[in-house]
Amino acid sequence: MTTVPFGVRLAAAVDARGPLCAGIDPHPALLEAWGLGVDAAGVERFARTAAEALGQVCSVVKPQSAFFERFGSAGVATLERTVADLRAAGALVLLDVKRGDIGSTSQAYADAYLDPAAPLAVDAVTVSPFLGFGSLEPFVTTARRHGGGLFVLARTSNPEAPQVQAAVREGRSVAATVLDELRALNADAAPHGSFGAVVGATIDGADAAAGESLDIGGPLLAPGVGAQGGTLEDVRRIFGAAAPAVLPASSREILAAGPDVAALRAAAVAVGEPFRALRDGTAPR
Ligand SMILES: O=c1ccn([C@@H]2O[C@H](COP(=O)(O)O)[C@@H](O)[C@H]2O)c(=O)[nH]1
Repeated sequence: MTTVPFGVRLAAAVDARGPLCAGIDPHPALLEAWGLGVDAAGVERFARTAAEALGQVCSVVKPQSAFFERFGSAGVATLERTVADLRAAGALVLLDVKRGDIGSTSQAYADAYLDPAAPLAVDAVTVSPFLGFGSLEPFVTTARRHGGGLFVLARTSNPEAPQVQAAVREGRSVAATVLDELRALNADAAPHGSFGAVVGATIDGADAAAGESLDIGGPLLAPGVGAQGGTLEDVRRIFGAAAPAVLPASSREILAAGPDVAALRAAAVAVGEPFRALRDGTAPR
């Protein structure tokens, strides 16, 4: 059987449904706002309602693993069912789990998420390069083998990030080095490479501009839209010519519209539509 690379599958999904990556983050405050318990049963109801709403309209849905893991095996079982619901509805699943370790441990994590035979198999995962980009090699090899994708942290949306990510070594920032490595991984598959970068929709683009080309031949996940303050204008300013590669990511802003399925779906469409226009070059300036 031919394995279709993640980058190719993503491009087709974005053409069909637009670039929005909606998050499923069962925050305690959201569980309460939806009238649910802050417990495993509440997370089950929350996540599967969100999956029912978002799985049919979004190209990519990003469950945040931490909010499931905090309820132990019951939470992880819910995550498995949520992933299955989303994939059955036609969405690509990006599991936000920010893994990264060394050698055989990285391989075990890669197998856990990117081997289609694993209980928690997804289309792509977020990974951390801060043990050295080379430590991600097992993820890269496993993703290539199974047609999976990676989103590597480069310029994250949190205000503490520049302390590490903007640090300069041999004239290159850490983030620039990560982006260089991703460009090299995508070289044979650009513009539909399977190896993406995480670049927040909240960053100071001027800082990042110095030597950090966002033209990596693969997707750019831009979390921070909505609750963290990131806007369409920020995405235009930060990403410039690379805007067509951006997957704007938003969780709380959309989830706050629940628990009504139609309202959740409408919120995702309303948040996503201006970004689809930006990608297509039809957004008003
Ligand atoms: O740089 C990053 C990387 C990941 N995230 C994750 O995205 C969502 C954001 O949720 P909002 O409710 O839209 O703020 C969350 O799961 C983060 O862990 C990020 O925010 N920034």
